[in-house]
Amino acid sequence: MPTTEDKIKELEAEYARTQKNKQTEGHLGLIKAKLAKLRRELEDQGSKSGGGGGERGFDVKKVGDTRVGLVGFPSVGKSTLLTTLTGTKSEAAAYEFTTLTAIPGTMKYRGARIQILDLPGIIEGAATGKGRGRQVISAARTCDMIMIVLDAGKPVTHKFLIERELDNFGIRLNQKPPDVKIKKKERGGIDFQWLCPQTKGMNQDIATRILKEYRINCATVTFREDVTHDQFIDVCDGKRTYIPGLYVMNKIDQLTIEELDIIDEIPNYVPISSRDEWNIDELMETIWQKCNMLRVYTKPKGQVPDYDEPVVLHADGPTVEQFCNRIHKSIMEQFKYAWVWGSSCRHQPQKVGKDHVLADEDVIQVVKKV
Ligand SMILES: Nc1nc2c(ncn2[C@@H]2O[C@H](COP(=O)(O)OP(=O)(O)OP(=O)(O)O)[C@@H](O)[C@H]2O)c(=O)[nH]1
Ligand SMILES: [K+]
Ligand SMILES: [Mg+2]
Repeated sequence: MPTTEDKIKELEAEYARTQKNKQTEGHLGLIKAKLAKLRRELEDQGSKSGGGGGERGFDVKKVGDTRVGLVGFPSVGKSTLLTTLTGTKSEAAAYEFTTLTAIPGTMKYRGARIQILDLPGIIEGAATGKGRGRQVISAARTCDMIMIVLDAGKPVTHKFLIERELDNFGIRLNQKPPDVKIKKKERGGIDFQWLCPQTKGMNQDIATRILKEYRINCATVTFREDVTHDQFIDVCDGKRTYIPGLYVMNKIDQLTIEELDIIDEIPNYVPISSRDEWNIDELMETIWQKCNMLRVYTKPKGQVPDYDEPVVLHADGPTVEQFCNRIHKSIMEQFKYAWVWGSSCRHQPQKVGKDHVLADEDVIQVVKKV
């Protein structure tokens, strides 16, 4: 019997040899849906108890305010970078696969503790089970941000290869979940609500076929965004992980000035030398921004704010409620209102409710019910 891996290979080959045009669009969409389903099967097999050979993530406790994973081909300098950023020693050497497990370190920046996870190198085909790839990808999924580490001396295509490995296993870098909702129902077939013109090949026919592939036969499907087949498949799958990603171009000490100038122009790229510690400050600042972090200082009643120990949040527009939950789950039960000082307020201080959106360096004092 063909294994899931065999079926994936076969479909990938069929996809590759099918001409891409308007007539074949629907067929291609369906192949993609089938592929996505098989990859999901592989993933689910891998995450089941034991995973038949330790294919779950590495067992590293999540500590600190946020977690950043280092992903890349072997010997691009991930371990050297971990040591540079955190001071934690992770063995680095000129041979491939020096690192065999996840090594955590903590980088302190602006009062935040950022856990950096050094991971084994991955190779092409990692997602379909080569090397420790599946385990590395499982670990990457637990991160709040992924740093793709590239070797400046290697072809730029490596970037796409790594992205494809992550993508094949459901990790979407720098993307937002598509604004398409599938509401399943008991009977009545599929109703479509097209609230946005579709220009990327999505239509009722192909959408229905993709839904069938996922055994969704009765549902209301609402499109609020112009989406591709792939994005719609992601919605059907329902278990994609959307993570911010940052590209780090390491070993720039080996480039010429002219080559450096070119790299400097590419958005989302931070050129560094982890060996010679070049441009590490910019990298730290970019990590901070990519993680979408902000600091909130607490102020006990009648005392000055505690500026040494900010509460660090990473979310788009975090609310007072999210702040409270970050400190302790029980706080919201006693929450009455809060005083907030800072740029999120019109008055200093301002009395706010739990839905107030906080800004970087706000000061907050929570008033509890008596
Ligand atoms: N020239 C130069 N060499 C570097 C730099 N960073 C790392 N290296 C060298 O590259 C080699 C590999 O470094 P590692 O840190 O072991 O790379 P890795 O990505 O952790 O490798 P694996 O764990 O095997 O996947 C070592 O010989 C490092 O000294 C750099 O910025 N410049
Ligand atoms: K190495
Ligand atoms: Mg290493």
